[in-house]
Amino acid sequence: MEPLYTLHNIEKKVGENFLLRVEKLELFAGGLYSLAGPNGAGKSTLLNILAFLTSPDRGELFFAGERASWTAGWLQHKRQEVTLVPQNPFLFEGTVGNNLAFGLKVRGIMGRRQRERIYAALGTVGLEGFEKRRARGLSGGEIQRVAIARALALDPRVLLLDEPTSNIDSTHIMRLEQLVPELSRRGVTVVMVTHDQEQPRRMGCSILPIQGGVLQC
Ligand SMILES: Nc1ncnc2c1ncn2[C@@H]1O[C@H](COP(=O)(O)OP(=O)(O)OP(=O)(O)O)[C@@H](O)[C@H]1O
Repeated sequence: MEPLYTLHNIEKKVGENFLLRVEKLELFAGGLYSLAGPNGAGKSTLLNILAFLTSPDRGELFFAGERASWTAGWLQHKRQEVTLVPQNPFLFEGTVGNNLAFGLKVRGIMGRRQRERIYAALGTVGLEGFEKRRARGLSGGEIQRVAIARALALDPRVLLLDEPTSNIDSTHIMRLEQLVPELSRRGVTVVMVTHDQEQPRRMGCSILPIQGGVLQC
């Protein structure tokens, strides 16, 4: 099987002192991966490259057999296939439903289909009935779960999760630990960052160790 992502000799300088280096990385469709490393290792930087939000300074990235060109047209298309849930997700003012609807509208999903997707995604993260709640009044854990629901509603080909359970209570962590492997079984490629050393094992993730900006595989 051909990899979904292939990275070769990638380098990305961040600030004055940090250099991310990925000699070779292959990620396969439906794979479940955990990026593991200490604070400042470069995990979020690598996720941003995989999400096509940051372009590398050097090296090559292939996605679905196509070389990333990083041009505006290419990015617009590819960013619709990949969804990143950042460490500190931003919800805009308005309702939870509005927040979930935004990306669906961009993809032309409107009306009943849109409502069904929003309903299902909120249900998946245990936030049934939250559509009309104001986003600004939510707790940290609820914000994180809305952000995950917002990503799920888009039905992405690749889901990138940056510490998705850092604010979530144990009941909902268990739920997410069941959901994410299920998504990968359905063919979604998932890369997640976690500081819980046991979580990748519980979820059956392949570990991608990273230290001092260097991916060790
Ligand atoms: N905007 C920036 N300007 C300067 N340095 C930055 C910037 N963003 C990140 N860095 C530095 O780049 C390095 C890698 O950061 P990154 O966020 O990728 O690490 P991480 O492994 O995700 O860390 P954490 O586990 O703390 O979230 C860190 O040393 C960080 O201080």
